[in-house]
Amino acid sequence: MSSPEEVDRTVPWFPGATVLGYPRIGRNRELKRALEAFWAGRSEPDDLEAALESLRGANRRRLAFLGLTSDDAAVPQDFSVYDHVLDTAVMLGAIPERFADLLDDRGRLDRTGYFALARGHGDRAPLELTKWFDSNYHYLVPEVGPDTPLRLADDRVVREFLEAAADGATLRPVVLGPLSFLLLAKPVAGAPEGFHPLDRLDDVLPAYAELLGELSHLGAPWVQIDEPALVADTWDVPRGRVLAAFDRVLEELAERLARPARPALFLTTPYGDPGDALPRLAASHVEAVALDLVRGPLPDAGTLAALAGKVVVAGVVDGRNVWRTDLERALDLLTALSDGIGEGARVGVSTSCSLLHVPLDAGNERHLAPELRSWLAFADQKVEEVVLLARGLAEGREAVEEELEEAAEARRSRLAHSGVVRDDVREQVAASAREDLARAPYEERVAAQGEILDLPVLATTTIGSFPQTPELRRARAALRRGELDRAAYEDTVRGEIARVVRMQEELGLDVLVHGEPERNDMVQYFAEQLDGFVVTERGWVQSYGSRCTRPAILWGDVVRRRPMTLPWISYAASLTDRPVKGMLTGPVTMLAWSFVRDDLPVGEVAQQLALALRDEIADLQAAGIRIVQVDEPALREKLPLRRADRDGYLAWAVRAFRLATSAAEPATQIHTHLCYSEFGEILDAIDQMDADVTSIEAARSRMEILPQLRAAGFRRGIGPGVYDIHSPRVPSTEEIAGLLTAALDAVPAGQLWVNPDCGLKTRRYEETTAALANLVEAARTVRDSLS
Ligand SMILES: Nc1nc2c(c(=O)[nH]1)N[C@@H](CNc1ccc(C(=O)N[C@@H](CCC(=O)N[C@@H](CCC(=O)N[C@@H](CCC(=O)O)C(=O)O)C(=O)O)C(=O)O)cc1)CN2
Ligand code: MET
Ligand SMILES: [Zn+2]
Repeated sequence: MSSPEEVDRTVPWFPGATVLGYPRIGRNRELKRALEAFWAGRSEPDDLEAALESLRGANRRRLAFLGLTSDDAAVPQDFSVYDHVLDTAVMLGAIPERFADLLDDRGRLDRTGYFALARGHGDRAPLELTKWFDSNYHYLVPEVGPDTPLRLADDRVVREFLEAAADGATLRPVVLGPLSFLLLAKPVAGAPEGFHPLDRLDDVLPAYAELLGELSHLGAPWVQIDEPALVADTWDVPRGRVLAAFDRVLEELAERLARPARPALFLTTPYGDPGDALPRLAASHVEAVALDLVRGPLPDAGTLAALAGKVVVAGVVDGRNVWRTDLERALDLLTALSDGIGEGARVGVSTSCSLLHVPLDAGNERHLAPELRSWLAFADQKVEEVVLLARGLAEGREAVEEELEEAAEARRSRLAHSGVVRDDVREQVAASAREDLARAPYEERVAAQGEILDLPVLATTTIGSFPQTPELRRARAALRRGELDRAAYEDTVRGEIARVVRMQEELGLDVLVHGEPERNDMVQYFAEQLDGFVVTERGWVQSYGSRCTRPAILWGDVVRRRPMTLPWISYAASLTDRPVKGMLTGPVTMLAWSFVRDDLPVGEVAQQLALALRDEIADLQAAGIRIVQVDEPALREKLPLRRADRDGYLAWAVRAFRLATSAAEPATQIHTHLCYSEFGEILDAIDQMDADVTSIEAARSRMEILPQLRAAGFRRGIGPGVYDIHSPRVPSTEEIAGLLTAALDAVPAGQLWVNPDCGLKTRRYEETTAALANLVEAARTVRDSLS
């Protein structure tokens, strides 16, 4: 500990403009290509490392080119090869016991070991993958127990700092803070009752202190510590304990360890409002604080005054959407912030969170209508906005007058566009608000459906998608490039549907699907066919590891132009006597996995989407399709991070589902599918959705949810997943039968469905057919044992 005389209380220079993080995938998805080539054995370890280093260099130079100064810590050092939470676990040496043999004699993991944690190794399961806050990014869940070794075990942060320094750049290392790391972790299997990873706080703090010491020694002026966990109040520990733990973090890392024994600290709380954590932060010894002013409010006068000694970095450019910033408003906010802090205020400008969640460059979108294109800001445009706002703040509004006017003009063009407000849509939504959305009583539906469908107990089905083969992707790419005409493409898709239907008949499944071969993505496919959306050509965003999506952009009122799925489903149904289940993506998931307009409450947008889906369901029903599934995998992910906001959200989310399915006759069976466990929080909402059958992810948690469902008195059909499709492993018949028997302890046979956890699109056919054969066999065995 430093003696008071030596402590440096001056705040070092902080750049006026920065971003909290930048996409890691590369402008041409270089990360995906490098990783997948390596995993497939098409490249050597050295090739992989060279590709990663070149990607880091390219990102750094790009940010400097866009105006972030590269010699004073304005550029964040936030690269990750697979996931930044995994990186933190590896940095702290929190390697689960089952991977212990992959550590070298110094207790370190090489690249193969790192990927083993991310993707599994032999029969060893990878870390669990789950959603990062309320986004579609997935992180790997660290496993921490009472005896997990915790220490500074890895020098990646130091190496990457030196790598950039050798190139003349001084970066700002970004680390996930100790509090968030432990709150995002889960207890190791077999941890004693009552143990929480947060119990290990005092064991991780020395590792962070050691890292800060090393970085200070190397001359890093600033380190960014992210504590997003502070904006949520839904952790399984009380808020009081979270705040007390935060006090410990501030005490140990900012106060007891003082400059120059550590770099200046920049503490961020992205994705919302840190609430009662902010006054503590203001009273602490950290030198800079980031505020998410997009989702959080301008702090009150007292808190602002308390922040006076620090650099306050204002997140006024939204890192979660793709709309150009209202620069006038942002400058007003910056001025209010600066005035509120008072004399000598030091205000920096930034994004509300990392730019991880947005695509790289709107300039890549050559096919977008120029007017629409002018409304957009992807990551690079957001960096430019931050730089511009910093100039406006430093030099006065006049200095950026021209740019403000241009941005205002783009906003005006957006508001005035004829697709933004469509009176017919608004009228339909208003009329639907007066509708009673209740379907016929469940008993009546069961009877009507039973007569038509004639299904056995423990009916078998799948969640919708079958493997997306390279041939299908190639055909779609060729169609896009104009090398394949639409008729030939549709022949390919029909061929695949016929193959998948035949395969399911041979496997002996009871309710068939068409396999979704025509879909590039379960959201994008629909967005391409609805007015109000545009899709991008190269707007890729990382979902997990090497997997990316191209979120669509919802800019106007939503109208279905024509049936979206009817021809494919009808074709599938024409090939078989068994029931074929129609397959749609629900309103909440359409919203959650797109970038959504910011000029209309999202709950209202959901009702517009629901009306479009209702028309599709009516068409399917009229064509004789007796079962329709409406997927809502994102229902849980979109749950607000604050408890107080949850009921309001669930009310419009449930209403949208009921509106979408309200055209279904009693005899039409409505299914829904949800993934990403932790259903406890939304059990009541699932009940209110009133689907006839709900399939959920359950294989990894071994049916944990079922007793809760029973306790809640859930009476309708339920399909707890019996096959973990996120792993290439093929479950045996005995294993599946075991899960079904366990399920029967909690659910009567008449209510139970048999299905995998989720769609099969990321699997290969070999695994799929073997696993489904076992699934059907297991259902038969258990069914026979019932009579
Ligand atoms: N939006 C969304 N979010 C979701 C899910 C989801 O299905 N959709 N599922 C959950 C898990 N997340 C996932 C996210 C992505 C992928 C995934 O497989 N992504 C693919 C891309 C899928 C896609 O858009 N495919 C397109 C385009 C594919 C492509 O890259 N084409 C090549 C050319 C084609 C070729 O020659 O192979 C190119 O553009 O360069 C298509 O099939 O048409 C990938 O990263 O590789 C899977 C799961 C949660 N969130
Ligand atoms: C992420 S949920 C996926 C549901 C979709 N119907 C599929 O089977 O792929
Ligand atoms: Zn799913």
